Amino acid sequence: GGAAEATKAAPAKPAGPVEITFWHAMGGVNGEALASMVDEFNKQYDGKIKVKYEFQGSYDDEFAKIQASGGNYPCDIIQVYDIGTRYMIDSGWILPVQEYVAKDKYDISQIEPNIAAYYTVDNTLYSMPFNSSTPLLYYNKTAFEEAGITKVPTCFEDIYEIAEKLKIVNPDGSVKRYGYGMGNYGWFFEQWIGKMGLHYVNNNNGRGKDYATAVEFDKNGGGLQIVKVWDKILKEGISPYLNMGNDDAKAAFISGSVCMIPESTAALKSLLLNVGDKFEIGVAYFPSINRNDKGGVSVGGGSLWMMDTGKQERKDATWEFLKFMVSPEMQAFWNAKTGYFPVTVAAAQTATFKENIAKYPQFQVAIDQLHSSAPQYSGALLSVFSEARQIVQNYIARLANKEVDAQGALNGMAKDINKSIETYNLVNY
Ligand SMILES: O=P(O)(O)OC[C@H](O)CO
Repeated sequence: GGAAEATKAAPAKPAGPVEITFWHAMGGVNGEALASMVDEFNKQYDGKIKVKYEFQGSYDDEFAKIQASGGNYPCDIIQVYDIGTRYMIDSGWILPVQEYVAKDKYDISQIEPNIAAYYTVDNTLYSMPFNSSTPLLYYNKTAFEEAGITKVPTCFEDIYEIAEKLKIVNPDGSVKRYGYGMGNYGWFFEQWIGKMGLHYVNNNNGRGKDYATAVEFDKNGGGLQIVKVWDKILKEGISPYLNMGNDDAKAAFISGSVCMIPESTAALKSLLLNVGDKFEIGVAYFPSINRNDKGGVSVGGGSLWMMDTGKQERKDATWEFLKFMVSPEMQAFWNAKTGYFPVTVAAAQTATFKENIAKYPQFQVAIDQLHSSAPQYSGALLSVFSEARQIVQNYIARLANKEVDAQGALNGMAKDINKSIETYNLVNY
């Protein structure tokens, strides 16, 4: 009969679609946008590939899980934050996407050069850029206008001056509204080093011939200046309380009790949605520590890594998925729904992008800032970067608690991070 014959004649195909698992760390609005992109992929590849996405919590949580997996491949694709790059390369668990770029003759010039530069090590593109960000300064434009402030701050001197004008103190001395607020977030520390044109670690910021063996921010003067700014903000009551988390700072901004916050481009859409018409959101470049700092911001956010599972079919399917996620249409959608850059240059030509930017010019500021930052500020590579960020935050917290002074905090950071680099290098290199 026909059916039996057809079965016999059919090539040895798998029974169903190739299933691959995608670990990600996007919550809230950004998580919803990501989910709908994956759903769209699954629809287009119906019967051929099925991507199962699994939210793993924060970047830190997710990263700790993949570290703990010890190469057991719990997923085919993993989204990892910027600072996990060196670790992922060292792990031996991943396949550089460069292999597929070459095999598929994929035109890499489609990716924003600054963004590709971050994930390119030894002329090899290791992961697929996907959710790229930089830090910005968000401000309450309505409050600025009401206070007659027309200047947009570009450095901390400006911030101090403007914050003072925006601060409202109740008759009992308590503060009703702060001009500025800042979460204890090590990412900002990293970014300010770059903004000063300095390096976080030695050996060309970990991008030289040799691996980083120590931090450099304690020797180049950059770290101390940053810690001193943090210290001043605390001592002079410029920010509500120093040891608040980044999410607390965002909540305070949304409520109107803080008028300016540094935060990622990744928060743009969710801030716009949360603030609604309570006030107008202004967006400016990430402020520099000193007025004349001549550096740039570096690419933050995350990228997508292909795990080297040894399963050819699943790796091929992963590559199809990666290409889809960075296609111009998908990146325009992703940008408009989140605030992350479109990592693909051609996304700017899509109607989705053009309509969004016409409606919300704030999205353009982030893109301009990225373009005005040279790839040389593409940020440090450090195996223990995740731990290093935590150490920086620990000492900022201790500074807030007055357990250490600025110099003490800086010395502590450098000492603890150097120790952890040393231990890692001994074991791994
Ligand atoms: O909040 P994101 O995604 O912009 O990421 C910020 C930092 O780069 C994470 O390390």
